[in-house]
This record gives sequence, C-alpha cells and structure tokens, in this order.
Amino acid sequence: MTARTRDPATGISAAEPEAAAVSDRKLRIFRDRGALAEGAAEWLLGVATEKAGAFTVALSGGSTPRALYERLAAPPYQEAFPWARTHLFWGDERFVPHNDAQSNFRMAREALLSRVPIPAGNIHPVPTQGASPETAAAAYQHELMDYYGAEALAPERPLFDVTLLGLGADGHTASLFPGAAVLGEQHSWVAAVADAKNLARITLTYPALESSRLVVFLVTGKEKSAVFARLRRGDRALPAALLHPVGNLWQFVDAECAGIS
Ligand SMILES: O=C(O)[C@H](O)[C@@H](O)[C@H](O)[C@H](O)COP(=O)(O)O
Repeated sequence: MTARTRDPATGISAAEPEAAAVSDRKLRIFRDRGALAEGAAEWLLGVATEKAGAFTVALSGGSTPRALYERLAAPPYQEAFPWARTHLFWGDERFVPHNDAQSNFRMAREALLSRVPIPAGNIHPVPTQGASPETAAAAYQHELMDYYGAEALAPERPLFDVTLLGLGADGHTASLFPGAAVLGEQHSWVAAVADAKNLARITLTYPALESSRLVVFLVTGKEKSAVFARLRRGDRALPAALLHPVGNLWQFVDAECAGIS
C-alpha cells in the first residue's frame, strides 16, 4: 500500500493528487477541476442508477457545479442518465428573472437542461417572477411540500436523494451566510435572505438541505483551500460546517483546494 502523509490540521490525506481520485472516508480529492467534474458525473450516475423510481436532486449555483452540469450534458451521461425519472430543484436562487445572468436556473438551463431529454415537468426552479422574495420563498416551499407529499419532513424519508452544494470563501453554502438569522430557522423549508451585496436570494434552510440521502460539497481552487481546511476542522463559524444531513455527506475537491498541489 502506498504510504500516505496526512495534514494533522485538516485530516486531508496527501495521496497521489495525480491519480484520478482518492478516497479518504467521505473526502475525494481529484487531480483538477476536469477530473472532479468527470468523477462527480460518474458518481451521480451510479447513485441515480441504483435508486428505483424518482431520483430527486437539489442543484447548486457556482462555477464548480457548472462544470459538472456540462459534463452531464455530454456523452455518455447525456443518454445514460435516467432523465425521465430525475427531478431537479434548486438549493438557492437569486431573486432575479430566470434569464438574468445571475440566475442559477439560467446557468443550469444553459449548461444542462437545454441539452438533455429531461421532461419539463421534472424541472422545479424557484419562481422568481413572484411579487417579492418572501412570496417566492413561500411558493417554493409549497412546491416542495406538494412534491414530497407532506408538510413535515421525516428523517427516514429524505426530501432529496442528492443535494449538491458549493462553499463560499466566507463559509456560506447555498445562501446560508455567516451571521444570518436564517441559520436559526428550524421549521420553514425555504426562506428569503439577502447576500453581502444586499441582493435578495431565496434559500433552502438547514432542515430542507439536511433532508438529503447524500449531500455533496463541490469545491475547487487554491482560493478555497483556507476555508476548506476550516470546514474539515469543523469550524462552527462557517455555515457550511453546521450542516448535518440525515444521510451521508461527501466532499469532492480538487488538489488545489485540498492544498496538495
Ligand atoms: O449560487 C450560488 O452562488 C450558491 O448559492 C453559492 O452557495 C455557491 O455555491 C458558493 O458561493 C460557491 O460558489 P463557487 O463554486 O462559484 O465558488
């Protein structure tokens, strides 16, 4: 077996970063962004294939997920993925029209939805055409409850099969920003919030995001390596570190983010 060195602070194994992927408990370190996108697409296809019936995913915005979506929109995933039984929701969205450059829905439509045979009825964007972020949040909560078939989340029956998340430099995930009141939300599934630039956003809350069979953080780049090390240490100042899904949590990162390149 190859000798591995481990950073005592982060717990990250410094196993060959040039390998396609290495596993350390639920941490997978990929050579680069391209390898991560490929590995995540392969992993997602595996999870979707194993699941019978509807396969429900909460999508994230951000640059790293975009590479995954583009990979899923190309062979072999474009044909092999069970699109007809896949339902897509969003973990968060900016309160902007769906054709706005800042819209997470627009990004997913361009990178993925317009290129794969997913039925329109399986796509569940946040309805940002509403009168206010609050009405959009309420409408999205109703949509999620209708889909789930109940108004209370049962731990043994997660809302999502997979929730994809990113990690902001300040430790935010979805639109759960440090110090925000929504971090204490225990009942609502969806909330209206504002980001540091005071742009209104709609975000799933911890109870909804945690109602996931599998949560996967996708994080890349040197600029994320310090915050990712803090996440690995479980630094409770980071909203991302406070997420405890009912299922398993994975972290897919590239070698730069892991600090081993
Ligand atoms: O829509 C968004 O921007 C997401 O809500 C946000 O939580 C994102 O995932 C992180 O900011 C990381 O984004 P990057 O992957 O682009 O760094």
